[in-house]
Amino acid sequence: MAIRPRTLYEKIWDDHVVERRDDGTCLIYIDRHLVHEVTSPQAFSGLRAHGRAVRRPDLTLAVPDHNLPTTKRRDAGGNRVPIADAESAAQLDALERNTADFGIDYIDAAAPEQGIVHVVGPEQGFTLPGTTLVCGDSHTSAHGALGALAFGIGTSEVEHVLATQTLLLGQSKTMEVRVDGTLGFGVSPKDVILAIIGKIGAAGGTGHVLEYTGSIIRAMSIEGRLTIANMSIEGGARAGLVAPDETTFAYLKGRPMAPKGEDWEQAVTYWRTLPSDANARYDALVTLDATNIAPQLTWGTSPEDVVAITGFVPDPDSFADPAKRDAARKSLDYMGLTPGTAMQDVAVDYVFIGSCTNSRIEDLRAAAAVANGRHVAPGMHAMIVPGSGLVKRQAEAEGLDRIFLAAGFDWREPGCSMCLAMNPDKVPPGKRCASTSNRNFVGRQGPGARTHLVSPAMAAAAAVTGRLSDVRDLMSGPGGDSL
Ligand SMILES: CC(C)[C@H](C(=O)O)[C@@H](O)C(=O)O
Ligand code: SF4
Repeated sequence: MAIRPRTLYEKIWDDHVVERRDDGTCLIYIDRHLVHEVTSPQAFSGLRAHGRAVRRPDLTLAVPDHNLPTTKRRDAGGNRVPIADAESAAQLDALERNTADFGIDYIDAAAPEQGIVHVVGPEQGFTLPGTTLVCGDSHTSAHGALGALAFGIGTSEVEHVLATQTLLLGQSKTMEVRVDGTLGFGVSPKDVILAIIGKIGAAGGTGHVLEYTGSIIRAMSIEGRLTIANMSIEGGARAGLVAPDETTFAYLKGRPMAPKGEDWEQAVTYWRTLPSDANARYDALVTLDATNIAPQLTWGTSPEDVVAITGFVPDPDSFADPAKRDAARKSLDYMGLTPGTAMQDVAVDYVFIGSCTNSRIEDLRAAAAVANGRHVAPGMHAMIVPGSGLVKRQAEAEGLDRIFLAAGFDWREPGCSMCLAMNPDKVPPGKRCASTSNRNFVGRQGPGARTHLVSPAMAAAAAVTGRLSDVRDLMSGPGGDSL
């Protein structure tokens, strides 16, 4: 019998079906469950109320990230610094208590491995190709960079996975997102994913699992692939996948939670079977030739509001769709922007380099290359928030912290920080921030805060010039240095 060619998504799905229901939904086995403080308290309360245990605490890993201040976690005497905000403190205490009571591995706030849940998973080798991985968090899509079928779930599903290690799911459609060409100087994975979302729209991937393919994705590091897969959700998709390859295996080998010895060999043998078959069918195809794209950024309050740094604030009347026209008008009003303004003429007050999109070592290196020998513009507040304690330590070993500090950047402890206003790091009302995060929604970085999504190099360029700037102008040409 001929075997039907299958996509990576279909292979992972088929390998995890516990039971097929008559209505077409399937009970899917979940291999990995990441937990953070915001979406787990009610799930644990539910378990307690029903007298249930966690079925596989060994497949569950918890780490606090959203509510943690990014200031020092221990005082000079080595004692944990208490958290001032009562609600955050309660949520963090609850995570610590719940993980202790249910026997779940917990990376505490002051541990060297602490970090944003989506940075920690890959870094620890908890995230593996071919696994199903969930977390009560929409940016779980990031883990798809390693070839894991990874997606965000709600709190009641968190409880379901804790109790049963399964989820009842409907199968998604598949969309191939093929990125070919060569990336120009100063153009990064963040620019690629912004360009993709600009093209398909914030709802473009609805009902689909994306698979990123093409020469640019193949040539990209795991860090870059994580940036791309992370924002799949901003294109409306449930998840985003990159087929595992030699880059993936090299990244994972030797990570603390990755398989070892004979188990490693067996795992790699299986992982090699996962890439989509040559003639597998996707339900949709999107292509992007990245050869001539300029660094990208957002002008509005949706991640689809994308423009090149060489471009201009759009005129709402230029949109054919009346709903989009209306939304653009509201966005520009909130963002305090006038149609026709050159993006590079827009002054910036804050810069945030961090978040699960862009807080890994390569992101910090790219920002440091721009910061090196320059200084943050007068009146600018620019902060760098490494994605994990391990990223922070590596950056310090490479001397990046000294570059940032000499340039006047604030060098912080790991966490979600200014990506969302759930901790003390906020952008004040009416202030404008160039941010390497993934959401530019109204109020996202604080009530009234204005966000422009950019790459780490572009964020650093904004920090040193005081306005949205084309990093290519700063880094090339006479007297320029390379990225
Ligand atoms: C707080 C959490 C549930 C939320 C998410 O689901 O993504 C946050 O991480 C975000 O980025 O908006
Ligand atoms: S860094 Fe931002 S996007 Fe990522 S998990 Fe934290 S809040 Fe969500």
